[in-house]
Amino acid sequence: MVEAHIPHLEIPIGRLDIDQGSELWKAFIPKVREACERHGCFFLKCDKFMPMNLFEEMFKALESLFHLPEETKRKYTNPNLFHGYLSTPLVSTYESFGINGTTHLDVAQAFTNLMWPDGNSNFFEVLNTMSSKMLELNLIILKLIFESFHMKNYYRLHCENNSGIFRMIKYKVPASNDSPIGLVPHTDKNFLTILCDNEVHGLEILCKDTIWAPLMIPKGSFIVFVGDSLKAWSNGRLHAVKHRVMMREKKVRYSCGLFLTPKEGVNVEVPEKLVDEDHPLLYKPFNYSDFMAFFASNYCEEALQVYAGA
Ligand SMILES: O=C(O)CCC(=O)C(=O)O
Ligand SMILES: [Fe+2]
Repeated sequence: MVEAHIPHLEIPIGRLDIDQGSELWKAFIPKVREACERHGCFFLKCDKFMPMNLFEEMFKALESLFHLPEETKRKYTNPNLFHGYLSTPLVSTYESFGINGTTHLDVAQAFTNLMWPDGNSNFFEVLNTMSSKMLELNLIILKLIFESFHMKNYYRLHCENNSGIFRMIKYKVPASNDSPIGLVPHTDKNFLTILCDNEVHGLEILCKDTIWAPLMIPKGSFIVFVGDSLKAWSNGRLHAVKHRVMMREKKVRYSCGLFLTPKEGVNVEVPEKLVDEDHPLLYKPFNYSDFMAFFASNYCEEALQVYAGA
């Protein structure tokens, strides 16, 4: 198997909130744009903003979370689609928590107290810190993408006060006679995903429509994926790459991702500027929650095209 060659990008400065108009940031924008057009994903490194021990603490925290008894984990319910505690008999290796709002202290605290009624301040702290930093990174990359189209105003429309979903995932080692599938092939449906793992590899992307290539996320880095909603917004200019998880290593895999979704009540719609003779309109405007509801009841790999294709 050949490993996928996708760009390794590095956040140019340690503090994300300062001088975003600087030459360093300006030089970074076309790299992000090119990676999103050509590959639909890239590795992102940001050592100064994401200390290595935070990753280590996070994966320790995930181990203790998934170690809790099944009935405790089931206490976390959430009415939103694909949120809450999910463990499906269809893919027996997979379980996950999808939580919105962990960047707010009260939400992170409530979740921690539900799992550990006697408290677990370590878990609470790492959950809140990691998800907040990943949200900040996700937002800055999305902002740069809108800027690369000279459409900064879409950032305000889609991203302000948007905290996305934090997903924590465990993949068990499959029994030797079981399929190695951990997560079925899919494109992410949201705008932009940023994800890291505990260095137990398994993530693969589909290259040239035919070849599945492993992606080894470097230690202390993230993978960033363009989702279907951003592909649709860009009128197909950005690529949403298909990916899956195959559990070929005989080790438990943990990953966590911050999935930035379109804001409730704001439709995903191609800006007029992105439609012309060479780029006819490819997608009709859609509401993200309706798209998710469609996807939940009509699972297919080409859901965006089927649901919103013009
Ligand atoms: O766990 C991973 O590495 C991938 C997860 C993923 O693709 C997803 O949750 O959409
Ligand atoms: Fe995904």
